[in-house]
Amino acid sequence: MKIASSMFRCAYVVASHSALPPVGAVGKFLPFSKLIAANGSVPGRGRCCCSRSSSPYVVLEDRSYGNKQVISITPQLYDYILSNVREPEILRQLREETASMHGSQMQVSPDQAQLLAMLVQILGAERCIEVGVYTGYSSLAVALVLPDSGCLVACERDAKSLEVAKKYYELAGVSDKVSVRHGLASDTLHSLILNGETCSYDFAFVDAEKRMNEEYFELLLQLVRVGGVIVIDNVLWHGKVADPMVNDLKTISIRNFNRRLKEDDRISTSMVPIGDGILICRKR
Ligand SMILES: C[S@@+](CC[C@H](N)C(=O)[O-])C[C@H]1O[C@@H](n2cnc3c(N)ncnc32)[C@H](O)[C@@H]1O
Repeated sequence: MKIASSMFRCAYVVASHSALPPVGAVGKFLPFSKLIAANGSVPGRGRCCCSRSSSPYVVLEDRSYGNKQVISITPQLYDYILSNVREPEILRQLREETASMHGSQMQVSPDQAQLLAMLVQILGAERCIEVGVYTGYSSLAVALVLPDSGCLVACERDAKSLEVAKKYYELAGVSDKVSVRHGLASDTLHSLILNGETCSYDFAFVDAEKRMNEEYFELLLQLVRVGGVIVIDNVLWHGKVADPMVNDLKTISIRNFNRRLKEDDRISTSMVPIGDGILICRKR
């Protein structure tokens, strides 16, 4: 159950867009060595400030929020959060095997995986979809909490990482619950719709090509039932969405997607600053 939290030291806040990771980096964390400032402030901009440079909170300057203090996660605080995650042993093994693989920064963090599993349990979900499996960390976290009658459609285009995921589904004894779909996720989602499976899913998690989010979301909205939940990952995109100086295509697309979903009457939403930010959408 114990997490080697030092492996997860990360830079959570950066001081300027010039310190951000390269455009196209899809990582969940920045290495600790790239930490620029963990004080929650973006110099010269914004409505937030921090009372002390190393304080783990920011104070909203906008008086209409009543000087509200909100938490800003420092590396020390994030270590503490990780030390409080109950990570199943099989997930720990998968995480450690993935750590040496190309793209390992893509996998969701243990605290994120725990939240996904919690949402699935709160929903009493039986039928789930994941778009973007990689080596299977988030999908295994979901599959582990599904009932025996449950199923997870796991969409991934990369055969090599899918082999690792399948190995761990077997080791964890959940392979009967996981329907692995190798190929483009949009093709799989279209085929589920053509197969008459609209409104039959309880939960979906989207964590693949960010510029395809709009399409995945529209297809998944057809596939989940009323009251079902779609979770989108990386909606804060290393903070770049909030920085008007950053205008690469991926950032713009995530920013526009977030704005559109805020105005979408078909869902209720909650943006949660966990990992790289998730958007929880409940179908009305
Ligand atoms: C961020 S990773 C997923 C991480 C995973 N959720 C986890 O926690 O380990 C994104 C994955 O989406 C896959 N992907 C990207 N575009 C895709 C597409 N069009 N169809 C299927 N999979 C895709 C990539 O191959 C990659 O493995």
